[in-house]
Amino acid sequence: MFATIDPLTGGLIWEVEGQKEKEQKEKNKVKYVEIKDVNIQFNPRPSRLSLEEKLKLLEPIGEELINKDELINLLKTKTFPICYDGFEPSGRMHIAQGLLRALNVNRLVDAGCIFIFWVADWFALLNNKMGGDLNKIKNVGRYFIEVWKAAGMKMHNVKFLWASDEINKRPNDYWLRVLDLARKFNVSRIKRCGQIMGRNDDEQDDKMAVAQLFYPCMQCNDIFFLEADICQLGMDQRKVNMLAREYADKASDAYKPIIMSHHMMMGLLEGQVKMSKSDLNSAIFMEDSAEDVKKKIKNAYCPPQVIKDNPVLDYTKEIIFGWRNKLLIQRKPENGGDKEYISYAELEADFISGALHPGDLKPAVTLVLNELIQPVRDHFTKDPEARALLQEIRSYQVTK
Ligand SMILES: N[C@@H](Cc1ccc(O)cc1)C(=O)O
Repeated sequence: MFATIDPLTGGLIWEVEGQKEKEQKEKNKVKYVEIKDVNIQFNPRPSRLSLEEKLKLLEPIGEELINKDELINLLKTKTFPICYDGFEPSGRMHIAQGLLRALNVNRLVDAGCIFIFWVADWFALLNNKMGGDLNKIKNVGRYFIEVWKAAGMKMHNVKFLWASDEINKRPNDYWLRVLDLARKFNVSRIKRCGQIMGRNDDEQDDKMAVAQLFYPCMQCNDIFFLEADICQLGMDQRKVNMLAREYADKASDAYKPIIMSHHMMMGLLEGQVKMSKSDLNSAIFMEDSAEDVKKKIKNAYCPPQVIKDNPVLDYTKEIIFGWRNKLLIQRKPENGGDKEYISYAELEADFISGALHPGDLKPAVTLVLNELIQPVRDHFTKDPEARALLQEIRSYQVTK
């Protein structure tokens, strides 16, 4: 028998807890796994590149850039421009978030930027992730950081800030502007940001939680709170970044951030416009085995000579030629023999003409993807802390 305090009356409530319930409770307890603070590696280095070289390096990141003149001006005037991206820690990490994110961070770091990762733990809570369990959310956040570290992200210019910590350190700075944002925009404008939380804009009011109105106001405020010069988030987050620029027209103490939105990588199967954690068939995960990757690429949509909406070409362009400057296609002599491509354009031209067949491209892509993921697999096998963390988050059995 045990007692808890009734929050309403303050009286004691007596309950009987059986052995089974006790065991279940013990099982559900979220473990805190000790991990070294990754921010100790933070030791910013300026870039030695010229303005032209920096622009060339950054060009492939932005599917949309608002705008180029402002970016040029920033790179000319600031040694360490501040870029930011935020993420809700939940579920598993796919290669778009793992490999493409790391690649783009490295490009920005090489151009002298400081990259702030906003670990959006409170946002995940607002958005009902991980059953609303903040401890689980935090562990998933720590897992994501471990993945990026192992994937080769250049941590010397990268800082991880936890929303829950930073907001509590400077609550006035944070909340006053959130309130101001809430005063300056109407409900329909905020509702138009639904996509940033993975929601439809046309959700009915009685189906919508008030949290869905809080969230965009908070995310918009993050930009100013972190003093970000560049919002370097995915295309799916562009609406709230545009809101920040609109806000700058309304508030005298706000500036217009530069928006550099990266491409959303396609899902594996036909018609999947974006790789999504909630659609397990659409994604290659950073914890997939070499065999899984092989199977997934083998089954991926990749009709001969068709480049439109072809995910295998998308990965080749964005990831393979991003991380490597060449790709070797190994073929039997009767199929044309081996060929090494040193640019994506050259490979695409051969694919269109039919000189390069999907059956030969797929194994080459599989090989490189597996090479890129292998250090992550090794880290989670060899490092005891990382291994314990992975075991812990696997116990949540999350699919989303
Ligand atoms: N909305 C982002 C997470 C995020 C939260 C707050 C931010 O300031 C930025 C990004 C997502 O869905 O992943």
